[in-house]
Amino acid sequence: MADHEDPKTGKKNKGTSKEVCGYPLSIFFIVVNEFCERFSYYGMRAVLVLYFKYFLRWDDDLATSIYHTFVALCYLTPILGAIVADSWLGKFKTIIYLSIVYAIGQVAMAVSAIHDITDTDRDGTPNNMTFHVVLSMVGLFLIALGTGGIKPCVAAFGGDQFGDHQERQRRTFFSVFYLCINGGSLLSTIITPILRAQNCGIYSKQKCYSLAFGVPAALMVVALVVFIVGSGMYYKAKPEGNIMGDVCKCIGFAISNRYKHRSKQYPSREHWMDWAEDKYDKLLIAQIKMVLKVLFLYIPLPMFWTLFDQKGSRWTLQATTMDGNFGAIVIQPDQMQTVNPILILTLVPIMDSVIYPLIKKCGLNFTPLKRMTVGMFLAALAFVCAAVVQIEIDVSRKHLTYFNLTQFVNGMNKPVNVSTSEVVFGQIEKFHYSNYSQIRNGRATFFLQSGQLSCAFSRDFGFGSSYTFFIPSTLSLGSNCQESITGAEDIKPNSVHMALQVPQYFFITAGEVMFSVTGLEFSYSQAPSNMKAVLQAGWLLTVAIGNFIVLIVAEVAKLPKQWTEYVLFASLLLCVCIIFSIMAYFYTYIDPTEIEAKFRRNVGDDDDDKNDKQRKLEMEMMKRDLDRSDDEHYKGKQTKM
Ligand SMILES: C[C@H](N)C(=O)N[C@@H](CCCCN)C(=O)O
Repeated sequence: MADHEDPKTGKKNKGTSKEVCGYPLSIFFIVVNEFCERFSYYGMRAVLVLYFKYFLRWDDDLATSIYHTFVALCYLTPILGAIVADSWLGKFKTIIYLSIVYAIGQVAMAVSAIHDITDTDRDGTPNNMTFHVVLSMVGLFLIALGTGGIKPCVAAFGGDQFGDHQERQRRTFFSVFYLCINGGSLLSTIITPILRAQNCGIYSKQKCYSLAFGVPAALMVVALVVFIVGSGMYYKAKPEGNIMGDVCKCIGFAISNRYKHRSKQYPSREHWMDWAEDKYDKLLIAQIKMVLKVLFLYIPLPMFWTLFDQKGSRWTLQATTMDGNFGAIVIQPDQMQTVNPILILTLVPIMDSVIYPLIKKCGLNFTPLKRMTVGMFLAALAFVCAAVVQIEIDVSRKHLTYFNLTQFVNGMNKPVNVSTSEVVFGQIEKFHYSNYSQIRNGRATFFLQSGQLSCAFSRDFGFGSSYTFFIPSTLSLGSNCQESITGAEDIKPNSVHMALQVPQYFFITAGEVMFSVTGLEFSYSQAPSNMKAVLQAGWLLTVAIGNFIVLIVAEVAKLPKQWTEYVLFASLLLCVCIIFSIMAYFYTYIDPTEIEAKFRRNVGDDDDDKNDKQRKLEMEMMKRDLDRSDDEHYKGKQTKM
């Protein structure tokens, strides 16, 4: 579809999509697609660490490492997606193809979690674990490729649907887009843990990870279908060329040219990028300088994500050792992650409409970089809270599971069958005991059957408790099992309540609002018009590096106590926060549009009768605007930190 120019205003109106209340109808499909895709991603991610631990039977460290490797991959692939979209397929086709890859990955995960496939002896546990591990790793790789690849395309594709006369609507679209991300995440982190906690299976009942992965897979198919249905209405911009490649080539040329002219006989240039002037356009060089300034500022940022993304790993594992009984409802450990999107949906409007205006009213200039610094500080504080909670847990208990384990000792002179509505203990021979089996939290009823004898008894189970029940030799037809069967508490239930995790979730989410939401906006505002995607990819790369840092620190430090690891992460972020605040102090905000316009105007002046000397002088002045942070020319517009 071509751009249509409004004859009165001369502004571009993209596409022929119908408008509803001033919005192109096509964005409805993009917003629904994002909601379903984020549901799919966060739903799968919510139960992932528990799948590793309880289905694949990995230990906490391996589960955490693979979890963060996966998240890191998800944020490395946006670069790939951006390159493919910009230089080859265009955003529309890239989204379609990579969404198919993504959906296949989700289906592979769901299949990998069906224990019956390899449960040849039908005892409820897979017999060929290699099959499940390999299939789930292939699935995760495809998901990372898909979700990361489409990440830089979908939001930008949505932005493309608006014409120049729809600036206000485009801004609203981005807000709604962010709400959809968190709406999808909120719903899925409530639903998938509930599905996981169900028992399912053909031959034997086990926790239903296949359903918990299957529903996100279905949602990804829905996301793809919705996106395709909107196909006829989209404005599809042609690929603009590989801007990331051009940037790399230009930087490479500047470095090699500088090296070639290293001898003192060549006059030095104001900025090392100026060495690219012999071959590249001055505007491109100026734009790269703007990008490099921001990228330099990104160096400390990965540390924030190192802490932030541990919500899904260490914090979820921490919740498995806590009591999730909230009276009317019982919260699953992985459902605690729901607190994040709930707080996001409440905090973003509060910050925007109350806190920030209030700070402004007090005469304080709370600039984006100051907000990001405070965000980092809050994340460090969240980890101090996590450490305190961990100490509390360590003091109160000595085991590390949230399941209730139960075993029976048969004191009778004949075999007995024991079962609940969900778990079969099987036949226990005379004077023998059963294996431990997992029982749901809350009240469970056990059915005993031995020849003519048939009775039932019920008990309440707290999170993480373990019991041994004794079936007395005196049990006979007509006995009251509720009274006759006695139980010994091997391990006390978890006593530290999951509600204690709320403060750490509050601080990390308040940190996210200040850091992530502001950082995205900052990256967009400081990027030259044609390099916004480059900076977005750079921003997402900080998330990937942050997740690799979790692996490195956890591996190198190998701290025996979990709380000490939390304190270590908090201290590291605090140090990084101080370094970032110093770097931010020396950063000068720029207006890329204004700088670009000046360069363009100057090129236009070529046709005028301006003499070369004058033009050169102006060019030099603009370069200085970029190179020197204390430049007088922009002082009115620019603010420090
Ligand atoms: C759900 C979460 N609060 C959120 O808003 N996530 C965003 C940004 C993620 C940044 C790196 N973890 C999303 O796009 O999913």
